[in-house]
Amino acid sequence: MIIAVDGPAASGKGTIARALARHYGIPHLDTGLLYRAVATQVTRLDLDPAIEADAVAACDFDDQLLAEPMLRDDATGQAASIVSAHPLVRAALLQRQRRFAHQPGGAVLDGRDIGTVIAPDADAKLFIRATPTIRARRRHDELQKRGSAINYDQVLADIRTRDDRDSSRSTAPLVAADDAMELDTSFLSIDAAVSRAIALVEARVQG
Ligand SMILES: Nc1ncnc2c1ncn2[C@@H]1O[C@H](COP(=O)(O)OP(=O)(O)O)[C@@H](O)[C@H]1O
Ligand SMILES: Nc1ccn([C@@H]2O[C@H](COP(=O)(O)OP(=O)(O)O)[C@@H](O)[C@H]2O)c(=O)n1
Repeated sequence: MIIAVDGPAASGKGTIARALARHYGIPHLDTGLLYRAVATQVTRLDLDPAIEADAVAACDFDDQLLAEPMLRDDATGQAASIVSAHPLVRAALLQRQRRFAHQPGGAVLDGRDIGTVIAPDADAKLFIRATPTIRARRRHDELQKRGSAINYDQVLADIRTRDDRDSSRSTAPLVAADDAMELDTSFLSIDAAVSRAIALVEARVQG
């Protein structure tokens, strides 16, 4: 079974995707980490994320990079959103994600274009939403726990900038697939959001 989980920054898609993977006993891929790795490599090589050729040169990264805490920084998320708008960067990362999705037994992937581009054939597609201020509050709490001094207003501004950039790019924009099931987590606890997600997937695969 392939499950696609898409949505904007800090909507809770990673939390839900991990829980679905545990529930169904299948592997999970956080595809945002791939773009965050490219962004980190661009910075380390002193390249410009806005220049497509620079970003493409950073796509060939060592997988160890995926485990580095710096990938979770707010600034890395911003740079990831810049590199991810380049069509050649998306093309460079496409096969890896498709292979993961179509492995025997299935998989859960979360990102922005899983239901539309990576696995349009997914058995169940979820599009996770939450209001920008609630998402900023969650992400700010998360960054604070990791020792970041960034303030709430900056996190909210960065989330809005990223939402706009991710939604307006011409290649694989952030948009719900026509057959995606929408789940707004704004006023749901993590447990309630996960239960709802499992119920939606069950209804889709059994119905
Ligand atoms: N329903 C929820 N209620 C409260 N906090 C949540 C909820 N879902 C996720 N979170 C928290 O919000 C933060 C962002 O969630 P995450 O799943 O990483 O979002 P995304 O993958 O969409 O960026 C995490 O700290 C997570 O624990
Ligand atoms: N499938 C994906 C996943 C992420 N991305 C990009 O990578 C950035 C970081 O993604 P992420 O999922 O790690 O970010 P959060 O939602 O966790 O904040 C996003 O803002 C997108 O620009 C993408 O374009 N396509």
